[in-house]
Amino acid sequence: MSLKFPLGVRFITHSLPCTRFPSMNSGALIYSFRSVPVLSKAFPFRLKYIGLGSRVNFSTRPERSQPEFVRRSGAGGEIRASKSLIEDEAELSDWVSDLRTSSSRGKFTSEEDNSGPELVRRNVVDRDNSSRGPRRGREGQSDRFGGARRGKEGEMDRFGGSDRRRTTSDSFRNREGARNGRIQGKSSESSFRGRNERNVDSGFRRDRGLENNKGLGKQTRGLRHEVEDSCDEDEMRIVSGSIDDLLSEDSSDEDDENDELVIQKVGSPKAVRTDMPRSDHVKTSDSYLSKTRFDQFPLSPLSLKAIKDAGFETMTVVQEATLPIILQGKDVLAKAKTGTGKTVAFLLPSIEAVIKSPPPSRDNRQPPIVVLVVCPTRELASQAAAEANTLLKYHPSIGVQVVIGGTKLPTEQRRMQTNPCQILVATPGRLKDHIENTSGFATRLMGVKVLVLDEADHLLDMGFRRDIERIIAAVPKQRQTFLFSATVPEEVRQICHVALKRDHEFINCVQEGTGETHQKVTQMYMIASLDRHFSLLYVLLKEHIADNVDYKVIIFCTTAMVTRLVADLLSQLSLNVREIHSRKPQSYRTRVSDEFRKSKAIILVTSDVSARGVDYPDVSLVVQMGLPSDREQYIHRLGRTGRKGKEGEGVLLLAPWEEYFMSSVKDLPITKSTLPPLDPEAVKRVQKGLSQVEMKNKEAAYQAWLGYYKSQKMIARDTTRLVELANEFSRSMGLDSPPAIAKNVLGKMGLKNVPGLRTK
Ligand SMILES: Nc1ncnc2c1ncn2[C@@H]1O[C@H](COP(=O)(O)OP(=O)(O)OP(=O)(O)O)[C@@H](O)[C@H]1O
Repeated sequence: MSLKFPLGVRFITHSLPCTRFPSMNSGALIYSFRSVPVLSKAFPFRLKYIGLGSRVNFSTRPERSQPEFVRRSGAGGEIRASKSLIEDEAELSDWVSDLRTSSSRGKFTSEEDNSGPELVRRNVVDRDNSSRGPRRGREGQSDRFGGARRGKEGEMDRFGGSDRRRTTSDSFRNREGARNGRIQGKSSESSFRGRNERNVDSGFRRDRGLENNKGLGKQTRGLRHEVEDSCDEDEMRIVSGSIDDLLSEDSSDEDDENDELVIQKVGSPKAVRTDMPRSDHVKTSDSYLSKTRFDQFPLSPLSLKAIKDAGFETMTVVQEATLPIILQGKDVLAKAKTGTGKTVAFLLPSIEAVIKSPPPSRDNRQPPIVVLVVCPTRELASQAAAEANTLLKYHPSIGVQVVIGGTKLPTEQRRMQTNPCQILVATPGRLKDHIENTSGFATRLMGVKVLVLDEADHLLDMGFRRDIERIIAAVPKQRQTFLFSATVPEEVRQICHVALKRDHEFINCVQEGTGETHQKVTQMYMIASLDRHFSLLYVLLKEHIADNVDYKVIIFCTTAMVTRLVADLLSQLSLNVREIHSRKPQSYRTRVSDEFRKSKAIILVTSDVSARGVDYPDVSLVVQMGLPSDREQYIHRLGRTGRKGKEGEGVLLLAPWEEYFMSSVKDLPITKSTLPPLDPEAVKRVQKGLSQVEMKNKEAAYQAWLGYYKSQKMIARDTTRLVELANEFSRSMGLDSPPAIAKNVLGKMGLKNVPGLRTK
């Protein structure tokens, strides 16, 4: 399929910053977009077989065939099929409206990437270096993509050396033998084809304009107009469909009144600007890091000092790619794998915007907000604010504040009054609350010069769109906007004009078709009947713990209540477990999150509130139990491991009737694993553990489970079957008969009179 870009496509030498500044330009080549089909035809699959383990060796000469970032302006390109959530939108919207009406303070919950340019770079270099002596020792990784080439050696090499950690996948993978690996490899390869044309051959590609708005109507239909709640991530539970969570009262709004979210800074102010960077084509390494130094850009020396203190030596690939464009004043949509430093990528230039703004007068107790960062979850917002404060260490006159759900609005109002800030990090629902209810807030927003949507695809998805539109309407049109995410589905690209100027740049640091997940993260999936899931989880964890002294595991569950159930069970099994989900008070969530960040030998069971953006270091294993809400969510969840170029493992545990999900991630290197043998002793222990879990938690988990799967179109279309499956889940919890559900709840779920349900 040839490419259609409305305007030009640029092929630029790999060292992006140099190409953006005339003084540095060492000969970037700009080709007509007409070249693209030709190049695409000539080298359609060039990257496919090239390994990650190769030495990176960039020529300083521009090379047309060296792919780098894929960058476009405006929209264009083919549109992927909309995901099922979008298709479910109208139906869900009705259902949720209904729920909202009768449950006035209902609670809503929702609830993962990995190597782009680095892949491209490695691949290019691999090609360049194929005859230049020894390759660095990770050939095994590349073999994972090589279908039949993958095998023992590749697997062993992946973790190289005798001191490597034994992995869960060492224990379980390929029990079905090499056949699986081959099949997987093959399907991965074939799925790379066709999808890749856009990225493979372009060094740096851009297209302008947003001509194609197809699908927009569908996208905007059924927005979450009924949400006035401040618990943002819970709002997305609408999409997940956890009826139980929807109907429950949130306790978390009431606590945390005294949480101090304003972060202190030290040092002296005064920003000094440096000159534009000089041309410096340094060879890059094969990591998520580039070789470009921060001081090659015109950043405040005080920011540079803070960066040094933070231990950041060179820029990550996404930082290197986006910073020069942003500093030129452009709007940017950036896609880069998880854990590759996107937060710093948008914060650094945002801080520059504050520095450039006139300082607020001393008597102005309500200075304008210059930078507004919107994040989908409270954890992420707090984390982004903490990162901002790291960068602002030597800018004491620049204040950062966080407004998120889980605190009383008046408390936040007071805090904002006493601690003026120029940078505000917020979750959408709470931000909207302030726009509507905090006096003077709307005026302060009129000072916004930079708007950032972190996890942009999620924020622009149906769950948040209405709030985002409201927020966008509240900030000036004359502003710079940055949209960042590890995943940018085509349907989101089609609607990003909601926030971005038409001439925005799309900077894609993920080489399409090489997968959006990190190559160092081993991915497996297991298919097992529901009645074996808890035992399998236990066995899996036991093996992982036995093999990894410093294990740090995250288990993702479908809903908050299922999360609670799994956490309860694992504590009964004497594992070192913590839980985070939307039904926990914010203070608890913050405390547990901090503890998990700092700890080793610990397991976190969580709903999707931890799926995106949260930066826990050294997570060794991510387990996903049950159907992820979509492909993107799978990637973001998985992205909690393998951050900053580290290794990690991911296991997706599905029931046979959930296996259809695998077609949506078939381009990712996920291997089907056979099931580990279930030791009868372990099964017995799990059964005993389940019998000790409180009945009310099982009831809540059952109802939530039913609600979640009711929102999954493929499963919910046969409601009788859905109930049968829910009852299977009930039995898996050790219940003889399924818990009874209130009639009105069943009515709202659209499950009235479905055989197999018990009502109360
Ligand atoms: N230039 C750098 N050098 C080293 N570490 C960095 C650099 N920039 C950011 N980091 C660190 O990398 C880690 C991951 O960054 P961050 O959380 O921003 O990733 P992300 O790309 O936003 O991931 P996700 O998609 O999961 O949100 C953080 O601990 C951050 O402090």
